[in-house]
Amino acid sequence: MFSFLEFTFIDLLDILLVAFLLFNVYKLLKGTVAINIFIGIAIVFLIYKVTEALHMEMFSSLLGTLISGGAIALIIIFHPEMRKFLLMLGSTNFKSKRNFINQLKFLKAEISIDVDVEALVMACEKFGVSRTGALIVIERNNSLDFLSEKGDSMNIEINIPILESIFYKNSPLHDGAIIVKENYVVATRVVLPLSEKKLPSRFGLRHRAAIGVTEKTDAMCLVVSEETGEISFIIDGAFELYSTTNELQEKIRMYLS
Ligand SMILES: Nc1ncnc2c1ncn2[C@@H]1O[C@H](COP(=O)(O)OP(=O)(O)OP(=O)(O)O)[C@@H](O)[C@H]1O
Repeated sequence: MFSFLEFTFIDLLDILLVAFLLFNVYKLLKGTVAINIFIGIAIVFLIYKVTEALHMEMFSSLLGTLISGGAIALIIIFHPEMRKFLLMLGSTNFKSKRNFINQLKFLKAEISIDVDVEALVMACEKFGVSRTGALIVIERNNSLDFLSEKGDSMNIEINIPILESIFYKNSPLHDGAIIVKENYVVATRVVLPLSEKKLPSRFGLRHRAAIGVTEKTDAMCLVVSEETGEISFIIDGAFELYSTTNELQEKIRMYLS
């Protein structure tokens, strides 16, 4: 009678896969209007499953028809999100040595991405003093090649003078974002996807772009405001606070390890 209580490895795998899928969908939709539609659909689906389990034939078949017919409508409504989701899945950089292990977390202490964090942060401090706007995207596990392709490809090892010459106001490379991969600037003049989140009016497109890219990938961003010279550290679609630039460096290193 209680055979349904048997729990096999396949059930565990099933739960983990559903959790992974739901988590990624939530991450992708968080802060957008589509999250409300997603929650609505999840509720309808849950009611359908409950009514089906309780053998409420008429109601469950009605909901079942609605859900199966609604699949096409969903594809139309969520077309941009689906595209981004598939892009995100497809662009996970499994080739990189650190990556797959990084996802499993348990060997974390032994792996790290070699980035000159000090140079990045010190350059940002200089930009802050001279009120030079800057937007630096640091790649982690998700490959950012799909973004780099939109900009000018480069392969320059990071150091302060290079960063200064890129973001120097009259430089032809200063507009848009740069992408940092391992210890190299791999692209400049990159146009990033903008977040649709409501932001305080003091933040312009540069910050909105940094939030946008960190919502859609696991990258982190350093943004220097042209108006205030303030350095923002953005990850997972949100501002991460820090009190000193040393702490900022530590945080970046931690996220890279
Ligand atoms: N989608 C984007 N991707 C990459 N860079 C962008 C994007 N949008 C804007 N930028 C960069 O931000 C610069 C400033 O844009 P804008 O004047 O709209 O914002 P801002 O008010 O100075 O931004 P913030 O206050 O966030 O620093 C642009 O010149 C460009 O270099």
